Amino acid sequence: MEQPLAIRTEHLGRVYKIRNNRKEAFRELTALQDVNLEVRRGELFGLLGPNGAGKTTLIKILTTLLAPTSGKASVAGFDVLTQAEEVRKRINMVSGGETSGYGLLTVRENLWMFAQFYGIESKEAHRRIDTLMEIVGMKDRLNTKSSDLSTGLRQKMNIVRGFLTDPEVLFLDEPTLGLDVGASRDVRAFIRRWMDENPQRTLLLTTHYMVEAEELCDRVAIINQGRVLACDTPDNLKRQLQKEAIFQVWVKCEHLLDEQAFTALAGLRHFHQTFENGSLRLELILDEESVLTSVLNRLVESQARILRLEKRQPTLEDVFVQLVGQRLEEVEGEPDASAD
Ligand SMILES: Nc1ncnc2c1ncn2[C@@H]1O[C@H](COP(=O)(O)OP(=O)(O)OP(=O)(O)O)[C@@H](O)[C@H]1O
Repeated sequence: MEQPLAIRTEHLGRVYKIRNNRKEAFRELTALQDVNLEVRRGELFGLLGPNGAGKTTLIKILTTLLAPTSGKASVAGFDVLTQAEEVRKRINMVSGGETSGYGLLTVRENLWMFAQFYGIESKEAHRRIDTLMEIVGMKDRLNTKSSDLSTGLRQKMNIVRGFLTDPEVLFLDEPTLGLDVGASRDVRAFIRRWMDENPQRTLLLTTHYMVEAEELCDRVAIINQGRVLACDTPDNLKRQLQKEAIFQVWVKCEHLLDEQAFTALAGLRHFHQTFENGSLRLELILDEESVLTSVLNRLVESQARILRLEKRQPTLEDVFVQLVGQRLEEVEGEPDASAD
């Protein structure tokens, strides 16, 4: 018999009601809209989007912490609303930056306590704790009070807590948030290893780091303002941009260029400029390579001296720009739409 999908959402939506200051009136904020996703067993699936895109809201619905306001969702074949108990037995969740655990307890005591919540037999719990802590390189910290751990190590302990119960579906919300490069790399390697060990395991992670999505995920859904804009493997997403030509140009120029003079050029899809080590770096997405001539002419007219020109392969960031019209960090720079 065919196994049910690990995760399925149908026209899923969530609207938050926000009370206006000192007034009885509410206003509505749509955090998720018509989300249709299917995640197969064995997939490492990524939700990629800027702050406020709706990623946490979706994870909260799938982990039964929040009810949807429209549509349906199921996890491991069970409805998140009507069969929440069945869902909970089969999942676990870790959020980046969470302060879970009791500071006064040691790492081992904390992890053992969580294992008990899931009914894991004590000896087996200790065995799993030893194995997982060895893998993340923290075996020497088992008897350290968790309040004495650095942020990075506490995060690793939290991640181990998620894997400890060997869930059918594991949800990781921004697992490498705030971690340094080395710790992030360790966490990513650990995630991949856990997935490779058992083809039945499913993992959904949210991230706003392009590299993370690109390096780890079998498939990625790009989400912005509560909507899924695209969903495919990183390679297929990037293949959508095969026709376009992507260039980086470094120019000598003391000031930012007049953006409109460039965006008015026919065939220039995206123009972004940043100062970098004393020169101006331009990122260009062109409909086709021939458009480059008019961009270079415009640079000469603007009296910008061209220092270097580089053509590069499309990245997920380029796919995001193509779909949203802005880079991820530009979208994140905008004020939060929900702020009163
Ligand atoms: N409890 C809440 N009440 C009102 N609005 C909320 C609530 N939780 C989230 N929102 C709003 O819903 C939208 C989606 O938020 P959500 O946290 O799901 O996004 P996200 O993609 O996870 O972003 P982040 O990475 O910043 O957590 C945002 O505009 C946010 O301000």
